[in-house]
Amino acid sequence: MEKIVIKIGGNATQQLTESFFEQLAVWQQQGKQVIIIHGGGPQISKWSSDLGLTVTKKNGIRVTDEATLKVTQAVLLGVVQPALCQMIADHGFEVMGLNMADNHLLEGEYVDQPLYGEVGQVTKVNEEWLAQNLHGQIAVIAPLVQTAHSAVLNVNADVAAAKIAEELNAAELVLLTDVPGVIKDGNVISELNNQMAHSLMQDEIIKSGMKPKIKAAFTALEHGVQKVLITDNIENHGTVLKTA
Ligand SMILES: Nc1ncnc2c1ncn2[C@@H]1O[C@H](COP(=O)(O)OP(=O)(O)O)[C@@H](O)[C@H]1O
Ligand SMILES: CC(=O)N[C@@H](CCC(=O)OP(=O)(O)O)C(=O)O
Repeated sequence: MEKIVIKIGGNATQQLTESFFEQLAVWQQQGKQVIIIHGGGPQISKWSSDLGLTVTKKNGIRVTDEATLKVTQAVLLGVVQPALCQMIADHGFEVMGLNMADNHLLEGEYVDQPLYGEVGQVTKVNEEWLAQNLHGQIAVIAPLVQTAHSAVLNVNADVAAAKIAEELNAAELVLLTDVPGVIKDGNVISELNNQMAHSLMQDEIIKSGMKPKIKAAFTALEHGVQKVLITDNIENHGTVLKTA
């Protein structure tokens, strides 16, 4: 079954258009399995500062101490995911909200504990369990992993989605964000290759949260995902990433 992996950023979860749900229906009619990875960065930041925690990001990655990890887990699985599942269900789809611990769905390991704290990356996806249990339902997955020692780690949602797309051999990875694509001089770049991306990063035209997004997207492309699209609206062309 062909798989489409969609990453919906924390801002984008609050701005989904009817055309998004129409596209979901088209993919389902075509017999494609849709797997959604949701973000929640703005929501985690808001809850953290409301609770008196300092919000720190390095290279677009949240520095996650033990207290921030608890807030992250609570916000992703208790606030963002149920709201997104409800929206999808309200549009008539069958949906399954999932977390890392469901049958070892997402296993992972630390990225750089001294630098980022409780931040991880996905090392393994329980593809077999997904294949046997989704039965055409739309999967909605939070960007958290469980380590071999049962620790929960926070994962940048773009990085998680790209790795999941790679592990599941997805035909397409769509990164839905709050900008219409990669922007240079006020215009969306319609096609971007790795070399161009690197020079735009060096020139600080691609920065903040766009950096880990682009890096993860190219890694997915290089590992067999056929198409990666960055956009704010599934109807728009956005930026398509190319291998060469
Ligand atoms: N060249 C660029 N083009 C577009 N957005 C960029 C660029 N460089 C940095 N950004 C920033 O990247 C943000 C999108 O990444 P991020 O905040 O991580 O969003 P999301 O939560 O959807 O993953 C944009 O809102 C913008 O502020
Ligand atoms: C390690 C890390 O940075 N994790 C992210 C996970 C959520 C996320 O990536 O959400 P957006 O896609 O909305 O930015 C965070 O804590 O913000």
